[in-house]
Amino acid sequence: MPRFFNDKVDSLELFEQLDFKVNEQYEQIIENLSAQKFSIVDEFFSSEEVDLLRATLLDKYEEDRFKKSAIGNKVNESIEKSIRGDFILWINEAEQSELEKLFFNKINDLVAYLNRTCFMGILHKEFHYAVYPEGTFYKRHLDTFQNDGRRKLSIVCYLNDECWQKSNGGELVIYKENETEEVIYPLPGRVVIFESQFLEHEVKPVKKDRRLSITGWLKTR
Ligand SMILES: O=C(O)CCC(=O)C(=O)O
Ligand SMILES: [Fe+2]
Repeated sequence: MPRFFNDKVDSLELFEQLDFKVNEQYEQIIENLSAQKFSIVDEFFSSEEVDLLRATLLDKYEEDRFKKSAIGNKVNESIEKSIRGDFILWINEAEQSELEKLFFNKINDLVAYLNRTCFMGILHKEFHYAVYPEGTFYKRHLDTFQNDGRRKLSIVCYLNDECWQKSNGGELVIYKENETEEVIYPLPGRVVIFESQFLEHEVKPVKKDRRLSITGWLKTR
């Protein structure tokens, strides 16, 4: 992407140019997204952060604040157990706890980088906690299958603990453009980012324990 300099560049813009620091992790995400429309990032969240986020999720879950997930979006929902069986709680941005702020600071930093370097035009986001109890799954789908074409990137952050085994199931399977499958285990600290409009995916049945995550979407106007 060529950068044009002219004498209209004011000192603030110039300062921003100089201030810009290349972030290797974000560059890797951008490279993956442009090559294959998804990126798997391990240790996006530290194990301390994952422990704290998991504890927060479980507190809210024990308080019975989660509800049966639905098909569609926030506005247009219908419950369909044969398609998905997880329980979710939307995170209200206006009432964030300190920890949720820390979570969103990390997400916002990535968004700012994407907007700045790739002109992605991300203006909104929505995130929810998710619990998949044993036996639940989410059948193959596209995240924009209903009326939300503004969803550009899907982000899933896994909050399982260190004891999570592959044999617990609950893999995320992404159907790549050549129809081969990418099988992704929901390991703690791992974040998966993919293009919501293009990649179908599914969550395989959880065979043991419960599968914990935060899922969200970065949206254009
Ligand atoms: O939890 C995952 O790995 C994916 C969840 C998902 O596909 C969704 O909530 O739309
Ligand atoms: Fe999805």
